[in-house]
Amino acid sequence: MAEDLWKKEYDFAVAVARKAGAVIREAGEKEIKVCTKSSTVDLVTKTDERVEKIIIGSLKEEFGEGTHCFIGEESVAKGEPCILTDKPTWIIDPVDGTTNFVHGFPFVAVSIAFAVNKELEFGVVYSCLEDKMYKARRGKGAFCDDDRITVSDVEEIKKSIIISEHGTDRSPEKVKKIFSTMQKILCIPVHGLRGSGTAATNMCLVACGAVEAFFEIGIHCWDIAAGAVIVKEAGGILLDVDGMSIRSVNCVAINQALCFGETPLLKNRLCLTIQGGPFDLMSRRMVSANNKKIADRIIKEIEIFPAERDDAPIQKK
Ligand SMILES: O=P(O)(O)O[C@H]1[C@H](O)[C@@H](O)[C@H](O)[C@H](O)[C@@H]1O
Ligand SMILES: [Mg+2]
Repeated sequence: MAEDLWKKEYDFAVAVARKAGAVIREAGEKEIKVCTKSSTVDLVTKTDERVEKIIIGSLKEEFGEGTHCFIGEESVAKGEPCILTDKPTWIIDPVDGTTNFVHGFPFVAVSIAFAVNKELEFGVVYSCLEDKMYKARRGKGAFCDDDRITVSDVEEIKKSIIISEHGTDRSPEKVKKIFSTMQKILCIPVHGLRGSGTAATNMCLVACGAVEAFFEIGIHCWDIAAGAVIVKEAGGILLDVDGMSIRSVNCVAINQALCFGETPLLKNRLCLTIQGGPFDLMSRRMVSANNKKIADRIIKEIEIFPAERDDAPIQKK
């Protein structure tokens, strides 16, 4: 029946996420296997790889290798393609919050999403140390365990808590922009800034109304795909951080350039409303929020820096 389309896959994803979470909870193997290029600190452990193998192995066994595609964080790290096609595609982060996992900081999530015709059909985020199963199917609402969840109804940015992360890139110019953005948002002022260390969990915190928004530049599709469905189904909004390039325009300069002179009406600096662009899973830039007003207010403060798309062609060596 049409309304139960992908139900089997969804139920299976919930079960696999629970199984993967148990493996993470019980894992003794927290040793860092890969850490860093010179300007990044991006931890990977054997558990990340093991859990991804378990998840993809189970999915292949259940649904067959030929018809379904897989984008997994560790597989992509080993050179598998990261391209979303129209085929049914699983998007997997086996351990979201690997740094937390290594240090015993209590937010670690398994994130599994499923897309068909490039549209996300469902998302499952299992916050495995808290034992909370966040899940949502397109058009069917969002849940934490058996409870329906909805975003917060706060509309005033000054009454909000905002989450962001500093990511893995440690190049000074990027870190400067990230902290400058955080400073500007903090000083709006908002009630607080937070960060759990996992994008997937951060999005679930938006979805259940604990915070008003989460934004980050530099995340990957596997960090946010499942959370995107959950936020949307909880009544929230997803945007790219950069939809409109006109940030502020000096009308005097424009008028002079067009030989209109300086009319009093256009004498002042005109700040156009800055809006986010449409959410793009592969763009590595995202704002998730309870509503558009909060999202747009945050986007106004974000200092954008380049992040190569997840689906960018792989450079030939
Ligand atoms: O690499 P994992 O899967 O742990 O995920 C990332 C987080 O999800 C980001 O929010 C966070 O900012 C970091 O980029 C972190 O690496
Ligand atoms: Mg991740």
